[in-house]
Amino acid sequence: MAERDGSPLSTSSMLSNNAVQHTSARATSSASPPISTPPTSLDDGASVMSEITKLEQTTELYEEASATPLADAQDSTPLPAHDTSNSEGRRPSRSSRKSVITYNVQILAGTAIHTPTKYLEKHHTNVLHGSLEELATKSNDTPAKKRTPKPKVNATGAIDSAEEQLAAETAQALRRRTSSRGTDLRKEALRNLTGVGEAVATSLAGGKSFVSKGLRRSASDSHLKSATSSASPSSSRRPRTTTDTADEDDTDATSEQKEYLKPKTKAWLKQGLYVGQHRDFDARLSETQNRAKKRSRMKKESGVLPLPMFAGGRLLNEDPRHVYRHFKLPFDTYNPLPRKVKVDGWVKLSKNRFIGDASALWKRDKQDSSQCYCDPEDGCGEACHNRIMAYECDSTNCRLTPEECGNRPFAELKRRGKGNGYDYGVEVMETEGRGYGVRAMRTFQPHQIIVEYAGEIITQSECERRMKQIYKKDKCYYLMSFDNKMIIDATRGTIARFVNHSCEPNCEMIKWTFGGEPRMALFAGSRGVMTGEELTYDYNFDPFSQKNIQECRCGTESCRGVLGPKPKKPVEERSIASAFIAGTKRKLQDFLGSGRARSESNADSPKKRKIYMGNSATTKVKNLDAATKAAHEQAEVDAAEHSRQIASREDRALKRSSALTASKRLRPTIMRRTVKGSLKSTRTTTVSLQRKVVKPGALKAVNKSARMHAAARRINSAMNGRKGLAPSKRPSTPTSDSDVKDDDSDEDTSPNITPASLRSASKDGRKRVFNFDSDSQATPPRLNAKRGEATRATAVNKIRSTQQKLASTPRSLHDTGAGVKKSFHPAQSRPRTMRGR
Ligand SMILES: C[S@@+](CC[C@H](N)C(=O)[O-])C[C@H]1O[C@@H](n2cnc3c(N)ncnc32)[C@H](O)[C@@H]1O
Repeated sequence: MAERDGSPLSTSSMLSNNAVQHTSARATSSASPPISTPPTSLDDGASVMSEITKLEQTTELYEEASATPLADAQDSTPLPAHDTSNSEGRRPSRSSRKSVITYNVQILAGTAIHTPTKYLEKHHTNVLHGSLEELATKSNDTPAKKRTPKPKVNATGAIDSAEEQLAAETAQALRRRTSSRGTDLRKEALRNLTGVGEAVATSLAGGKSFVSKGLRRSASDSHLKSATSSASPSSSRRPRTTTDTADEDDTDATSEQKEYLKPKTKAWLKQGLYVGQHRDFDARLSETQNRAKKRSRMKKESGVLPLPMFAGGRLLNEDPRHVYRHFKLPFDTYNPLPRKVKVDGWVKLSKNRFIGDASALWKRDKQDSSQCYCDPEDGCGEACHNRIMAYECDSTNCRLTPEECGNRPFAELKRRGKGNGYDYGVEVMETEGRGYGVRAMRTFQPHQIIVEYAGEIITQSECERRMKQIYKKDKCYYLMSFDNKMIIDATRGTIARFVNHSCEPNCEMIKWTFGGEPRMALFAGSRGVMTGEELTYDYNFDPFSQKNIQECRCGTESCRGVLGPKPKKPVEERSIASAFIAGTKRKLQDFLGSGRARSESNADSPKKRKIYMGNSATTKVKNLDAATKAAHEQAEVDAAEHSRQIASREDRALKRSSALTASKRLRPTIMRRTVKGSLKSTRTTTVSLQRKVVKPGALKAVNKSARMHAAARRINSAMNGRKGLAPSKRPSTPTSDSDVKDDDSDEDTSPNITPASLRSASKDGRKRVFNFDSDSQATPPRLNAKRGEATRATAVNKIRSTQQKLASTPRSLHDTGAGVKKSFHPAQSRPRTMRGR
């Protein structure tokens, strides 16, 4: 019925889909080359044909259909013209069936299953741009691949892009196909064709924006196409046209898509399955929890080197049982990376700067110099004269080369300052309750220089002004006593200003002379300094007034509780002169009959009391006598010890109140024995001398004063009628009634003293060993009143002259090492300053 239409196209349009397909399939199968497998369905038939073959067939069929007369078509069964077997009533051969006028819409539309995209593109181009005849011809002539691009007008560019879009969409549709894809695909292809046709029409109507959109869309649809026009396949196929210029306007928009277009690669593909997980990733926790854990740990970890605990939290003990033990570092480690602490308001100075009148008032002591004669072997070590005098060696005062000489601390400091932070070796830190502090970033040998204390050198009046006006409300002071009655104010100064006080310090602040100029510097103490230790020295702080006293928070065992002056050194550490004086004093006490020596000897070896055995009355009386005697002795010893303690307490109080002065005072509590065994006190004049010798020659002065002192005591004791002179030297006992008793003595206690006896006493008194046992003295000494008066007057005169001499002894004896010249000012004259050594 359909074949009766004259037009092949109308004929074909009247064919039902199935019929067309079926016919096509038969035709196809008859024309297919031997390599093809027999089709089991329409789709399969299509699948086995190569695209070129299909197109050839289509063209052939189309031509045949056009050429077939209508008469032939009137038969219900088409009779192929060239098939002779038909006349014999047999079933027409396959080749005869081939003459059926039909074509495959799928193939024409390029939506045939498994058709490669490249052919589809070509096919669509043909469909869009010409009739089916042209399509068939072109398809036969040239493969799409080899076609050379032709320059086209703008509209052609738009069509191109539309074609590309269509191709991509069709390919996508093909990929999405299901088992019922035949029908769906066809519908889709037809829809696409219609859609594209409309799109082209719209674009031709003048939509430049559409072209751009189309280009963009086509670019975004395919990852294979580059976003840039130069890289796009369409542009590579054709030369640049005016459309391209227009396209460049949209470069921005395209570049925006670059990011989007970039193919995303999964990090784990490159970096492994556990990428992004830190070493302690806990699989039981969520990602977020793990991240939070990591963050908290990162704060604590130091970033220098991974500590060995990461290599193994626990270690095997070396013992055979293989007991695990926790890893422990053998010593404290310190992270020496500099951690910069920023201090507000600190103006850094690297050397001293004179302020105001200080420069004019500064006097340089020309005499002040030192020279050493060390050998290269000694290397200016401990015995170097310059070192002892706290002078820096240089070419003028030392004959060694800088390499040989070991006494050039400031030169070393200068060298270290040019190096890195670790050479310099100190950094500011924050402390608890003491503000900033300084800690070591390296080790320092004992007595090695650490840092100079430099700042503004000001006069005392300027210091007072600053205290009243500028530092009135401050809690931290950076004032240090210096040379020439000047003060270093390190409010602007070196890092040494941050060094805190400690009652058990590890450093010392020492004045050193460098190139003839005094300098203050912090030196390591005798223990040296370890890396990470906080640097401290004893401020020997002078708070100036009670209200300025600050609490000390050094936290050491021997903390004094306040920032105050250094305590006096204990007796063992006193100078030779102090020891000498103490020794003399002790001897004097012995000489005077103090119970100390005795009590000590008694305490060490108590006298054993003899006990008589037996029950007789005589034995009991004897034992009672012995017990009474022992009790007496014990009472004596106790009383003497008590009085000694009181005396020494008074002595200390006196020393405190009148330091460095010789003073006379009465000691009412030195006990002596009466003949009868009762205890009596005598007033003894003693001279208290508290002195620490510093200067050469001072010792001589002290010796002299001590000798005078001893003489005075001997006279005094002789005057007071001390018993103890040997019987051979003892003066004869006066018998006159006119004898006058001494003020200080009781009736029996004063010895008779003659000038001769005095002389001999003063000469020999020191050597004597006195026996204080009352029983050994048969006759109590008595004092001749007149002679006693005269003798006393003489003795008093002597004592007075001795005191005057002592008072005139030089006072410049400070608590510094003997022989080392130190000249710090008296603390009382300055407000709240720290003092060096
Ligand atoms: C020379 S500054 C030391 C640096 C000071 N910590 C700072 O933050 O600038 C002296 C001041 O530090 C404080 N200081 C130093 N050592 C101290 C200690 N052991 N106890 C309490 N305060 C101390 C006192 O306030 C003192 O006046």
